Amino acid sequence: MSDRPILEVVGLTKSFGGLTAVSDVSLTVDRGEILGVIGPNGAGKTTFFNVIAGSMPPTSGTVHFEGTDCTGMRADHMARLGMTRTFQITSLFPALSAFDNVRAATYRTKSTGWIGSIMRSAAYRSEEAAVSDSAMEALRFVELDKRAHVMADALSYGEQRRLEIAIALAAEPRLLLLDEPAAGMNPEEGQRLVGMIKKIRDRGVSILLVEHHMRVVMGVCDRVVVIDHGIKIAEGAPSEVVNNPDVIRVYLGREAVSA
Ligand SMILES: Nc1ncnc2c1ncn2[C@@H]1O[C@H](COP(=O)(O)OP(=O)(O)OP(=O)(O)O)[C@@H](O)[C@H]1O
Repeated sequence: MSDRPILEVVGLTKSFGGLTAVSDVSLTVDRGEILGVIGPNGAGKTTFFNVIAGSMPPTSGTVHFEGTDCTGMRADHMARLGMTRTFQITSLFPALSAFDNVRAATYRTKSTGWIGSIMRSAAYRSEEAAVSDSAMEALRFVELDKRAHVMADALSYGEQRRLEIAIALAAEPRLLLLDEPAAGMNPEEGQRLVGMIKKIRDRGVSILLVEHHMRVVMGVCDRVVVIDHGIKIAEGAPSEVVNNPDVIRVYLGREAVSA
């Protein structure tokens, strides 16, 4: 297997009219690594994440996944390549069960297409069985298998967030992009999430995590990139980053004060 980073972002810039939300940010995610991107409110984390994940095109810069240029590529195409994302705000179908939510999302990435589904061909039937298997496996992984047939809107908030991760995992990615997975979680749910993220990595999935919660980032990441006003101001191991004076000034100082 190649030593090349699984994700290479070079000189990423995103402007909205006169406002540059992300300015010339470069980073890499190594295979098997959990990389965190942090920054204070309005730093540009969500914009950075959305550009990488294919939700909006960059103004300039490139994104390569396993050496393939996927700059500006649609999220469903990226999923087929092996990179999937979660959403900060829930994107679930409320009136479908947890199981059907995972299945519905998986069809978008593993599909023989509409002709196969209309003809109910052998390929379609075996694909259906494979989709159901990977959906249940993903639910088991996030400890929701016993809640598989509960409607999404009847799940607790923490369970819904875990279901989002199951949806991304069911596509069997090699790189998982997590958008503020701990948002709105209580400390106990946050701890459970940390364990789950480590388990995902132990299965061989590399992870890019954009997160506001310092405890989650410090507890789970191998390396951290700090963004402020759209600019990368620091990068290193969590223990280095927490002692970086620029980081303390723009981010940790506020967190420490409010902790
Ligand atoms: N679609 C948009 N149009 C115009 N400005 C935008 C748009 N999206 C984001 N911005 C601006 O870009 C800057 C960065 O916003 P972004 O949401 O990426 O930051 P963030 O670090 O994710 O913040 P938070 O932690 O509060 O979610 C902000 O000034 C924001 O107002």
